Amino acid sequence: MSVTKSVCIMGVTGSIGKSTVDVVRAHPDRYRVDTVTAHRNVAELARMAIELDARFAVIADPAFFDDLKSALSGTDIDAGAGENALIEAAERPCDIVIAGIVGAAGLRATLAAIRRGAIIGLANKETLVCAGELMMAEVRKFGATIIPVDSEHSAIFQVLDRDATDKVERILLTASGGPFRTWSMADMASVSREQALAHPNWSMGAKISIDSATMMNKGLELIEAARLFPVPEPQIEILVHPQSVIHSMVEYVDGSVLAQMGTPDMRTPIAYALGWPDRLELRLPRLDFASIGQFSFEAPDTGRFPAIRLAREALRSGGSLPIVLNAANEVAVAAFLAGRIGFLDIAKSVEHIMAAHADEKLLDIDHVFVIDDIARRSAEDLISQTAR
Ligand SMILES: NC(=O)C1=CN([C@@H]2O[C@H](COP(=O)(O)OP(=O)(O)OC[C@H]3O[C@@H](n4cnc5c(N)ncnc54)[C@H](OP(=O)(O)O)[C@@H]3O)[C@@H](O)[C@H]2O)C=CC1
Ligand SMILES: CC(=O)[C@@H](O)[C@H](O)COP(=O)(O)O
Ligand SMILES: [Mn+2]
Repeated sequence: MSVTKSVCIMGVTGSIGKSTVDVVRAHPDRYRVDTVTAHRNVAELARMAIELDARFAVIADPAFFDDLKSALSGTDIDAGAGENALIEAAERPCDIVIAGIVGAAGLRATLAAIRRGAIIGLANKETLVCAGELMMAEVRKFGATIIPVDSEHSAIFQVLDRDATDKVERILLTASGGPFRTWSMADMASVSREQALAHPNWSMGAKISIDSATMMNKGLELIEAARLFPVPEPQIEILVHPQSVIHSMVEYVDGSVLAQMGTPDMRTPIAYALGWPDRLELRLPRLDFASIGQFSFEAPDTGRFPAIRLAREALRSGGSLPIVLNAANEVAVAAFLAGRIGFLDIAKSVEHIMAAHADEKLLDIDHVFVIDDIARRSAEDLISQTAR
């Protein structure tokens, strides 16, 4: 007989959050949602908290606290607001925390969960990009467990022999190539927000969809993989696989290549993280290899997609540059989504802000926030000067 586990879903109103709710709902005997959080979508947060019979609901933007309290009045769900309440949510003794906040905004809460030794299903890759080494040191210190939710990292986690990481020759991190995989620079210069949001295979939140279109997502994932797995950076290769069926592969010294495959549906890696070390039954459509017909592969084009090159440079710096890459990218993606800059300006802005930064050795988490803040302000200034 299985024991019911309590779940904290950070970012419940988002794409990862909603997929997590779907998986939890498919296993009501095994999971109970204790805590849910969102940023500003207070109506949806309250609706989901009530429907899931949660104990604690947190809205990150304190301006919505009164709205949350009134939406939850008459229930016995506690309401919280602001950064401290997010941390309180992460510190509750839930059996598993799904880190589904987007951006570096998720860092403090994820760190709070790590410091209570939690099991964390980590989707929020930006936190590992910004503070991965410091976070992994805290993971070791506090005995926390990180199960990657990002599809590629879940794949690698599933096929990596953790007792023989010295026998790994390469990690092959697969990329769809995004909606503009075959487009010229001239055509990419004038793409619309809607075109950039239309990922060919995955249904995701806006920020990661734009990251996939610039291929910055793969750059962030390269850094994420280097933080999560003890495999040196030159041995992590990016491979374009437009079908998004092979979610990544690990090649060993004997030439064997182990791949994890599945339909492009985030409920599969989320279920893996929730169920780990067990596997949950998930009644989703299965891969139909005969109708897929063919898999194809290409080398990434870092000329048209410079974000991959920038991320590798940032990773190689060994210090603060990944924080700058991430912060400038978050600001530039928001500016593109707001119609302030063009699509190609996203990577150009990141490159410009990175070039102006002298890499520093990271001292502690507060240092991460200082660099993040400076980089965001520089990116804002740059975009304000160049905005169309
Ligand atoms: N979507 C996907 O399939 C995948 C996502 N990921 C990663 O997972 C993370 C979440 O992505 P996704 O679900 O697509 O994103 P969404 O934009 O769909 O959802 C983001 C969630 O985070 C909340 N949020 C946003 N800003 C803040 C903030 N400043 N403080 C607290 N909460 C905040 C949002 O609340 P509100 O609704 O109120 O704005 C929402 O609940 C990202 O790091 C992404 O890279 C990784 C692999 C796949
Ligand atoms: C579902 C997931 O994990 C995304 O990160 C996905 O990988 C995005 O697709 P790209 O390969 O186009 O970046
Ligand atoms: Mn991914």
